[in-house]
Amino acid sequence: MSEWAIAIESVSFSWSAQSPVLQNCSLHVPKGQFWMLLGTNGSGKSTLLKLMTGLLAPQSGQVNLVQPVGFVFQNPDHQLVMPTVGADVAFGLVAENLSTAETRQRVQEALAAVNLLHLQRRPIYALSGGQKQRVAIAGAIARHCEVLLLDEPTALLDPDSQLDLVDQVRQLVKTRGMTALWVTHRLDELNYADGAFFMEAGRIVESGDPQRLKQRMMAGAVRG
Ligand SMILES: Nc1ncnc2c1ncn2[C@@H]1O[C@H](COP(=O)(O)OP(=O)(O)OP(=O)(O)O)[C@@H](O)[C@H]1O
Repeated sequence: MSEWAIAIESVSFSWSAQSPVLQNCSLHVPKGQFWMLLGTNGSGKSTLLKLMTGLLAPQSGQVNLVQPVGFVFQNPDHQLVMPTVGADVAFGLVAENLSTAETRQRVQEALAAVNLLHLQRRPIYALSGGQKQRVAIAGAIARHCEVLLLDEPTALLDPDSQLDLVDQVRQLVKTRGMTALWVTHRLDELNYADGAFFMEAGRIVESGDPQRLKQRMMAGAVRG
């Protein structure tokens, strides 16, 4: 069995024939780790995540992820579809044909993992942005996702909720053995990562120690 939860090998993808977005892009995330993906605007980060979810297929190369995979969007209002917290987490389990008792148990366990069990009956509209992101993460936990992909999940959050969320995901990775890949532009989030990638023009140009990347970005050696 591979040591990687996410293995992207020489992937190329173009939205149109004139402009390749990903060019021989490779990236590997070890199992049970929390890695971040940074890069210049338009370098292809969101496109790469869409390939990982299977929403897009690469024109060449290989995309391999340990399944099941959960996805958290930048804007939770594009993701949460049911009226209440508990109903939304349960909705993600419909395809699994579980008994009512099993569904209830999975929902409660997932909400407890993100410290939201007390809000199970609350309407989604009455949640803060950070709470909504936790509901989206609970949906992935309820489905027993091994891999969590998060595309700028803190972009709409205030600084306190931002750091609460990144800390929560780090704890989930460390306590549950999940693997997470988190796209961000925010350098302070790198303090929570096990490793980081930097993307430029459709390729990973740096990878490894997040503190080293942070220092290089702060010094202007690479620009995000
Ligand atoms: N649906 C689409 N149709 C056509 N082109 C697209 C589409 N989505 C993205 N692109 C183009 O692909 C390139 C990479 O975009 P992508 O959103 O993957 O970059 P990104 O690194 O996530 O950017 P940002 O940091 O600004 O969010 C850009 O040139 C963008 O205009």
